[in-house]
Amino acid sequence: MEQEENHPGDYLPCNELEETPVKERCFEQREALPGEPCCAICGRYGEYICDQTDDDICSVECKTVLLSRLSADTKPAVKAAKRVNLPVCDESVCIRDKIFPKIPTMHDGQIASLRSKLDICVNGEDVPDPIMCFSSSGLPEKLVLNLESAGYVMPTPVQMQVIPASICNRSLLVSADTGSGKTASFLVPIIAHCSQLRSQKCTDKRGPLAIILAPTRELCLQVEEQAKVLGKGLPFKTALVVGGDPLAQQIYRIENGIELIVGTPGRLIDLLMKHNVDLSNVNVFVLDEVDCLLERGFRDQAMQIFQALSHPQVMMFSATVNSEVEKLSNSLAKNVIHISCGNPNKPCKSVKQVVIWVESKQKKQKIFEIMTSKQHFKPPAVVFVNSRVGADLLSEAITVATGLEVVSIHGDKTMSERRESMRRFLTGEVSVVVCTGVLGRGMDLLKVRQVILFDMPNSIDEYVHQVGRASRMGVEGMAIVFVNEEDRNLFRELVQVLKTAGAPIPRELANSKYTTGIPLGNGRKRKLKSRGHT
Ligand SMILES: Nc1ncnc2c1ncn2[C@@H]1O[C@H](COP(=O)(O)OP(=O)(O)OP(=O)(O)O)[C@@H](O)[C@H]1O
Repeated sequence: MEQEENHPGDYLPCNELEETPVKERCFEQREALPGEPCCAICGRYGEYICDQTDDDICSVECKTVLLSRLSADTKPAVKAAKRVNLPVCDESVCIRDKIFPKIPTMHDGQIASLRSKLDICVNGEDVPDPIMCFSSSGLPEKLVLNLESAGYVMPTPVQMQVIPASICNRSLLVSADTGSGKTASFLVPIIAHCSQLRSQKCTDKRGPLAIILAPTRELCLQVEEQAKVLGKGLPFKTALVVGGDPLAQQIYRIENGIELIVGTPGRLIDLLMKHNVDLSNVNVFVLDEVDCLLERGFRDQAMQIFQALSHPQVMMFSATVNSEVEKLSNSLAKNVIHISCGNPNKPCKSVKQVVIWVESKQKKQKIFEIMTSKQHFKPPAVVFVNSRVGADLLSEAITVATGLEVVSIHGDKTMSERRESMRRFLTGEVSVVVCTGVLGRGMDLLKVRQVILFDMPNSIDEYVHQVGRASRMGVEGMAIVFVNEEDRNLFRELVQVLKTAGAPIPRELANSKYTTGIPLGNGRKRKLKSRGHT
């Protein structure tokens, strides 16, 4: 996938911090973009945090209004929370043990049958039992209410197993289908942990307690947004650390006290090198899309950040996990529990894969035909291509040929262009987005039911992720995939994937010399028929 974070344009001059004066007046502040914090008074961009109340605010003016409103409030003072004295040893573990009561136990047979019904496989020592619901899991009441408000009535299978294991402070490697709820499975325990720690331990300075790394800016934005929704009303603040946004604002936010940093590796390293952030209290480290983050290009940066932490709990997630990632994960933490749910490493079952053999020169015509057919075009749709230039050219060509409004998103666009295009797509202003791999992983494009792989990605793992954008939480979707001889490197794996899913295989693909000799399910080679009848 596109690894944009090493792009030179992401880096800002070191003196940026000094050059940005604090905004005095509300009107000097710009409007908040989707996903950004909003001022508690006027709704503009909440660039700062009010040090007395922890609310997001846009300027000194709004802070003054906020404080004057609070002092006018006649509510009786809330009795200060009783301070708990903790032993000097591992505080976080002590707190977790105190706060999370033991989950009512099931006997071994019941647990095994529950796991097998839900397609949960676990591997490791003393794996905690799955939970059945959020409310009986010892989570803070406010967090359970936030989950309910977000429509999370029941935990998904991955959440059932990951939340209790994480609460028990275990390091995890989790592989589960695209769209199965992995994000909340790490956010819920992080929010519970951070907010409990803060409400019991009254420190003046609020340094980060957890870090989540993800490979793209859009994914970080989405994860941070979800963290805010689930952590609302709790002593839990977040900082987004991604390229393209001013570094100074990110530093300012961290300095004013946060619990969680969500960021891309490149920008986070940049920030840590230019600014002294106290990481000594970070005891949870999440690698979302771990296989991508441990690939060349990101691995060194991810490891550098990991090495700056002191023995954190490490939680790693992806829909595709291979043996190399498994090996690496065991080197990052001791006693790692491996959890797999559903059908990992394969496209999610709820996406119908329709593979069409199309020669490269015919691809544009084919996509125009699809997009002008009432029967075949099911907007909103995401179209994946392999190059940044290609994304721009194709989006323009679709508009010209079909009259549809289309946006393109890729690593050469500025962050504000990317935000604006995402906003237009997510709000339904435009019905098609043409993008590179930057939207291929992790993006929760809720209304999208159709993706078109105009270009095959360069690995089957990326294929699994891109196809997965067509379905969330088991809702049916469709992936239309263009292939031709140029994709021959993936033929064998693609045919396997299609066979497993029971999807039709185009004749040219099935008959290709690059497809022969595919092992059958039982590991034997396919029998070759006599010449001319393969
Ligand atoms: N317990 C739940 N109840 C209802 N909806 C949920 C629940 N958990 C998650 N969701 C919703 O399911 C959708 C998919 O979740 P999420 O994006 O976390 O999937 P994922 O497993 O991370 O997928 P991917 O591998 O594609 O990143 C989201 O819209 C999320 O809000």
